[in-house]
Amino acid sequence: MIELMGVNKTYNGSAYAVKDLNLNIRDGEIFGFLGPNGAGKTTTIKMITGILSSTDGNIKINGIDIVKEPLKAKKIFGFVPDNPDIFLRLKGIEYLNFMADAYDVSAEERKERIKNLSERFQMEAALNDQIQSYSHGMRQKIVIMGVLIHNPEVWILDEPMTGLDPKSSYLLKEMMREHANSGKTVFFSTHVLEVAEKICDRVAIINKGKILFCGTLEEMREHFKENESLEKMFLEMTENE
Ligand SMILES: Nc1ncnc2c1ncn2[C@@H]1O[C@H](COP(=O)(O)OP(=O)(O)OP(=O)(O)O)[C@@H](O)[C@H]1O
Repeated sequence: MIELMGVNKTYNGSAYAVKDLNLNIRDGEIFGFLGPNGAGKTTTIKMITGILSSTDGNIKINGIDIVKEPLKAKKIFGFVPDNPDIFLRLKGIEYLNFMADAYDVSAEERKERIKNLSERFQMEAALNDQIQSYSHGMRQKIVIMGVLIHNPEVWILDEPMTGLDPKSSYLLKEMMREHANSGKTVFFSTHVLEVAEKICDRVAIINKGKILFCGTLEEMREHFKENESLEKMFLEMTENE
């Protein structure tokens, strides 16, 4: 579960990047955070994960406040950032072991998870190569694998499908569904309406830092019928794809 209560963010006292954010992302659901470029998605995700501090408001992950108890909160979630260009000089396997060390994953567990994840993502043959030799999609995959190695309860993913080929994208969506079905939480951002439509139980739509809508896809369709400006915004978003 992720809770955002009255969260605001301004960068250097300028205009609000996000304003009065109230969200409750429940256990057992895939929650899509949807909005066009510059809407405030990454800012929000960075605040949830403790990378940025909010200007005001509170954020809790499974009841743990990310500002008051950052270490405890960080053990609960796994975060896939929007830019997978990290630790380029490490080999894939070294990166996975680094992540497993960071989260105290036992030798037995990590062996099993590395095997399982590299098979599923078809990365076995690449694990002994340096990450800098990987394609964008492979980098994205190794980051996802590194995040999942400690089997976090809450998954937070920023634009996770970007750069993935259709097969890997399908696999990730399947894994997100399995995770949510096991009663855990999946929160991800996208600016692609179709991705959200396919896999989300609920979505929030953010634009210019404000939540315009939060609910199920069915409710979203109903809402669209009555709200031309929202539909227009969506058309603009999808046309830009
Ligand atoms: N470091 C920063 N300093 C000042 N303003 C920033 C900074 N980072 C983001 N912003 C501003 O905050 C607003 C929200 O940006 P954010 O990156 O959260 O959007 P986004 O929804 O993730 O966009 P995208 O889909 O393009 O990644 C934008 O107006 C952006 O210009």
